[in-house]
Amino acid sequence: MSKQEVILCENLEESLGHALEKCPHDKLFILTDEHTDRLCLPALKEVPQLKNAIEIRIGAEDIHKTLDTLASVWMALSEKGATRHSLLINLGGGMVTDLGGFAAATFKRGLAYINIPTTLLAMVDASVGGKTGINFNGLKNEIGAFAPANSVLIETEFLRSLDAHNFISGYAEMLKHGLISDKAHWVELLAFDTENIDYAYLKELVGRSVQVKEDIVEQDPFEHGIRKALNLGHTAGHAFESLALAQNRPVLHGYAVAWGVVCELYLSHIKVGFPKDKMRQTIQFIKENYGTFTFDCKQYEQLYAFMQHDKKNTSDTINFTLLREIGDICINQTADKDTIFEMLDFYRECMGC
Ligand SMILES: NC(=O)c1ccc[n+]([C@@H]2O[C@H](COP(=O)([O-])OP(=O)(O)OC[C@H]3O[C@@H](n4cnc5c(N)ncnc54)[C@H](O)[C@@H]3O)[C@@H](O)[C@H]2O)c1
Ligand SMILES: O=C(O)C(=O)C[C@@H](O)[C@H](O)[C@H](O)COP(=O)(O)O
Ligand SMILES: [Zn+2]
Repeated sequence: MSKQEVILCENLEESLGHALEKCPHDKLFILTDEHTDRLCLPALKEVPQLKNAIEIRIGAEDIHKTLDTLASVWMALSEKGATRHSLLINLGGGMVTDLGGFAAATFKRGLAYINIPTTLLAMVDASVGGKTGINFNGLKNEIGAFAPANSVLIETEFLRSLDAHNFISGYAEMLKHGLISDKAHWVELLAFDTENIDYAYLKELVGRSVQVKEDIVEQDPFEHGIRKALNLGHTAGHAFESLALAQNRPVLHGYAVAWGVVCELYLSHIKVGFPKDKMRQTIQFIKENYGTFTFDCKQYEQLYAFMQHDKKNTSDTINFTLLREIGDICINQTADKDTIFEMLDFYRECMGC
């Protein structure tokens, strides 16, 4: 997989102008959702190359990360005469960059695309690294492809219109990057004032966070080994997300990841000795900022069944990424059903549900 260009922009319109020059194309398409169309697209109005761009707008949020939406994007590309030499710009959060990236990867076997992430989660995580896809059969990202964007242009000014829930959702992936990288980054993330945001400092943190992801993706773009570090919290987290969806009470991805981190730090503690004090400090931050996802022991079998679909698994064994210490990553860790149920007991006890 080719290394993608990731730019923390000082001037988005200028950076986009340069990125477009580096990507010769016939037609230009721009994918937005119903919110980024209104809140973010106007920021690009001065870019001359965008004057004739064809907009494709889809519904917002994960309930639209579906085959139907994907088909509607393929249809728009087809009807508006996209060729393999056309270029797609994805302007939005992770839902738009995941689905738009997959549409680009599959339409006529693949056209080039540029990501302009507009949520915190998409800036530090979803827009980078080439994982694209849609949800399917109640399972997260069940269908997809590894297909990196040509360029990723990060403009943190977009974050000023993001609501508090989506802000803190994205922050969970930053916390994950802190846990898998180094103690200093983890400490500064726990200390950040998430209620009175200092946007200049946030931009620095975004830069550090996305660098953690880039470094790992560069070593292992197709997740054969160390990239599994980026999946910390996701074996349990995706199961929570799928359960919530099945029960018609969807939760934001980052919240599910945060709750998944609670579970997987517990497993890290009992299986590979992650220090109790750091586990407690991280869980306290999560309790304060994410509240609790409630379930009871009657849902354990269903959660376990969702974990059996995790993409890191081989045959019938459920695969976790655990930590021996902050930044000391143990991939390919397994746990039997009894231990996974014990992990869920721990979650319910310490989160008070
Ligand atoms: N590919 C990857 O590596 C990767 C990594 C992490 C998460 N993901 C995926 O990303 C998705 C979640 O992404 P997300 O959290 O960005 O959610 P999202 O894309 O659904 O966006 C959340 C909401 O914020 C709105 N929004 C976007 N930008 C805005 C702005 N600047 N101001 C105000 N509102 C804005 C959107 O319209 C939407 O309503 C999930 O599907 C998750 O599975 C993918
Ligand atoms: O980039 C990665 O690799 C990740 O695992 C990042 C995750 O935050 C992200 O949610 C990803 O989409 C999960 O991938 P999946 O393979 O578990 O579906
Ligand atoms: Zn994630």
